[in-house]
Amino acid sequence: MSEDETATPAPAEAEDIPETERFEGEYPIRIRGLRNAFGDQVVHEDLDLDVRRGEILGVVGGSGTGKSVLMRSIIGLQIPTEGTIEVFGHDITSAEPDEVIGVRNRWGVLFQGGALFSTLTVAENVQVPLKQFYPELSQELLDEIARYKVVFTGLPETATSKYPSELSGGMRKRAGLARALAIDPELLFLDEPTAGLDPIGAAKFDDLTRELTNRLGLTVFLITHDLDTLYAICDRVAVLADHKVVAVGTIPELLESGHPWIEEYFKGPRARAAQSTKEAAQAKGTAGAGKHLDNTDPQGS
Ligand SMILES: Nc1ncnc2c1ncn2[C@@H]1O[C@H](COP(=O)(O)OP(=O)(O)OP(=O)(O)O)[C@@H](O)[C@H]1O
Repeated sequence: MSEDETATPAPAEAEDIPETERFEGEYPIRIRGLRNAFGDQVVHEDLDLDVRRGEILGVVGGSGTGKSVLMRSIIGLQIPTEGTIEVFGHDITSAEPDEVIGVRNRWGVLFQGGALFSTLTVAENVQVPLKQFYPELSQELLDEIARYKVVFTGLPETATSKYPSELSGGMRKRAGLARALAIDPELLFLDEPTAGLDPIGAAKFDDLTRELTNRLGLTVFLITHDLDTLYAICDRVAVLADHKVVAVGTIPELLESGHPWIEEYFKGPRARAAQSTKEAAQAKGTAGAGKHLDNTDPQGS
């Protein structure tokens, strides 16, 4: 287990989970010449992207530009028509099934809306990937790990026995995050994690993402429409337009690209408001500046 010592103490037997060697290369994800199409509709054409180890990469683009399809391609749920996608150095588009499993157990995914199984409790949801990849774990250990992950994402321990329908939207996101972190991934995919949250809940979730990323040494691929999230926690941002990644960099770097969508998106009134929020937070040394916050969320905000 890789959580640092300041976190809730890890379950005693958790070291029973076999360790995989951590990826030490510079780019956990490398995509070259990606093409995705549905019939005549081309979504991606000649798309290249490198994701750096340890960064939070925000992925933005207009509606329908293929952000979710890109994420699904990387995690093997969408077979591209052309191109290569290397994850931890393995080309998952041509890898043998065994090789793919060895890569899949090193990432976690928070789908839009949390995508929890409604008939399972939070603890049982968190245990789904554990049972899938580590079927040898005892029920006692599964319960302990689930409890640990739930508390780690700022939920009260009592949430473990609740069903998704008994949770607020913010709590469901945290439960989804607990499940995404269940197998101690190195790579985390977040698809619009703050969608549907009120601004306070969204800011808390951003801070939680930043804090966990720092603590666990994660690399994060984060699809979002939320300008506050981009300004507050993303190290770089990749912009999808015209079927490809038209620019990737820090927000000031993107602003130099001159691409019309980027100009409109990052120079509009909402972007200015997001930047002011970030500057105010930095001045106070609090939320949105990636500093430590109390992320516990008993109210589910
Ligand atoms: N399984 C599918 N079959 C056919 N078309 C699909 C499929 N999945 C996605 N598409 C199409 O691919 C395009 C890109 O979809 P995608 O969901 O990746 O967009 P997005 O950038 O994530 O959009 P949004 O920001 O609105 O969530 C859309 O036009 C969508 O209708």
